[in-house]
Amino acid sequence: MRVRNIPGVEGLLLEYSFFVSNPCSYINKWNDYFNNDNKIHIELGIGKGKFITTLARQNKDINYIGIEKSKELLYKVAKEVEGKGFNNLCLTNFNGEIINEVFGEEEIERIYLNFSDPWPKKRHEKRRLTHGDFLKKYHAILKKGGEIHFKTDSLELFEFSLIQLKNSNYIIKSVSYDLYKDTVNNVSTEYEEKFVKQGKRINKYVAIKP
Ligand SMILES: C[S@@+](CC[C@H](N)C(=O)[O-])C[C@H]1O[C@@H](n2cnc3c(N)ncnc32)[C@H](O)[C@@H]1O
Repeated sequence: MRVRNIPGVEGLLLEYSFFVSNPCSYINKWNDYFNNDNKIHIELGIGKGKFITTLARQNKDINYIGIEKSKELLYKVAKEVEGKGFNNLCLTNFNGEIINEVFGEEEIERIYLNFSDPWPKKRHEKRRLTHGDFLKKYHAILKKGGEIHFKTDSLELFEFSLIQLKNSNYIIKSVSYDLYKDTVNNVSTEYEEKFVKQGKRINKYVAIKP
């Protein structure tokens, strides 16, 4: 997703109380951040944020952390979130590569990966957020029984991701090659809405850390 550079965006983000500028300092202390013992769900690559803000509105007893590597996109989401009175949502800016520096062992209950960049070239496959190297990182931060929920329109990425999953230490809970046929309860994302309008099928897996 291309977004125009916003001068001083870092400073603009700092104005928002729900923006966490120093995520590494909360490692093993995210429940203290939220001041409760509720489960923590994260989304890596929130884009324009519709998915995570919808879930945070629907599920007040779950803490949500929205992660996005683009400060510009995060600023757009922050403007939307401001004044909505969310106590269970924060936004933070880092590259998923360092996820193990931000979250401690077994700190997280669920990870959402929605329409992650497909990185179609073979030489870039390690950048795919569903690559085995990322799955290992997620494994460390997930609680036992914790889940990864992954959606994509890209069949190539989906099949690659399923192979990565089968070679990793997870149990596959569900697989759909046509989410809109198989499920009624689905919260959509901005990318998803675009792809569905184009008539594309949506793929989804749910994997469990045993
Ligand atoms: C294709 S967009 C999808 C956005 C949103 N999830 C949706 O479905 O509408 C992928 C998003 O993930 C973010 N992203 C990609 N790689 C990332 C990484 N390694 N760490 C954090 N965010 C990342 C991108 O900046 C972009 O906003």
